Amino acid sequence: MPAIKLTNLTKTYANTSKPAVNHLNLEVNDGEFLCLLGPSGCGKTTILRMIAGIETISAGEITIDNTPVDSVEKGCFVPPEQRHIGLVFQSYALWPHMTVLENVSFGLKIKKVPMAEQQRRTQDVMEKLHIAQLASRYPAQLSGGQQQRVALARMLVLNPKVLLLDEPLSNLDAALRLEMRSELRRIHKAFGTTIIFVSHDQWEAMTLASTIAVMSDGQLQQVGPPNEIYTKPVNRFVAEFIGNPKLNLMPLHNIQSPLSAHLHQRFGQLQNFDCCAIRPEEIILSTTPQADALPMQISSIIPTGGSWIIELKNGEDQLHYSTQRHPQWQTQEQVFCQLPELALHFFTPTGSRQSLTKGQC
Ligand SMILES: Nc1ncnc2c1ncn2[C@@H]1O[C@H](COP(=O)(O)OP(=O)(O)OP(=O)(O)O)[C@@H](O)[C@H]1O
Repeated sequence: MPAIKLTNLTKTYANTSKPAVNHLNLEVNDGEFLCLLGPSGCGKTTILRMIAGIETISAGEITIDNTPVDSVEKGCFVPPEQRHIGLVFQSYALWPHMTVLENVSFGLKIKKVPMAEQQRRTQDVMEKLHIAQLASRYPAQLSGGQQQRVALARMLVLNPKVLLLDEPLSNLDAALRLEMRSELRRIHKAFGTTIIFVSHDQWEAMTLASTIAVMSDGQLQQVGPPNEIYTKPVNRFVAEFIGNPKLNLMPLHNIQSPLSAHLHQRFGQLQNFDCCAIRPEEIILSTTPQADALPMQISSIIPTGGSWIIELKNGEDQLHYSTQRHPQWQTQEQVFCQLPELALHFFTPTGSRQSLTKGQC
């Protein structure tokens, strides 16, 4: 049974004509850590706000544990406080005049939970988040990462069925972000909470989530485990959005292009396809000619700290190759470039990825 089910979910804000979220269907299973990933303005926050109940829906339905909480057809709307959902925003304002302990226990106090239980639950969650030793401090006396953990504790103490996190790490510096990522993974393991996490940082999504839902322009593009999204993108948008350095795109119908000629020579008629792509780490480079290898010249070698990006040129064609091994080549040197068939992605003019012979991958 999915913890959350979104069916044909649509949101069109007042005074706008284009839906911010458009006929979205998504199931989030109990205990899943799902990341909504997509460029700015694609509708990620709007989805979280609708699940939390702080934004109404325009069409479709949201169910939590099989119970509709917002449905246009059924005319029902469950208010946010009855949805048992915790929402942590990018700016996680803590109560500045309350200590950490008071901040964390505040929600239980409001709910009139008996004092002994309040104390037990507050202590338990503070220990799990490693902030028990900070109990008597005020927010101004905490680091960004510690404040972040207090904000999470404040939500987790209420035992939410679902935790919604809207870019909660975006205010942190790189080192803290890394620390908080492992913290979030640990929290997810310790509490088993269903988490929906919004990010536009693909690296964050790939390293944290058990499932990624890629969005573009209010529409869901693909849902799956991170590795599947990376290796089997359903379309060109997903393929290009995921991956750093970016996917190499090779035009197939440019008579000036040696790459295009090379691919036609190997694969014959490619009139159904618009372009072909390969990830930078999938290219095989060698200094000696190989079967099915294309000569290219190294135009630059860029160290990126622990890995290298090598720019390759042949006429107007350009490819990026990436490696974690110290490159043995020099700039201007000629190398031979193999593009393994299994690593190639072929895209139709509408952008969907298809195999050469068997239709949709
Ligand atoms: N209250 C509102 N009224 C009208 N339009 C809105 C409102 N809130 C958001 N939008 C529009 O809806 C679209 C989706 O916005 P949303 O904030 O959900 O995107 P997002 O993917 O979370 O973006 P970001 O990554 O920048 O936070 C955008 O075009 C935005 O301008």
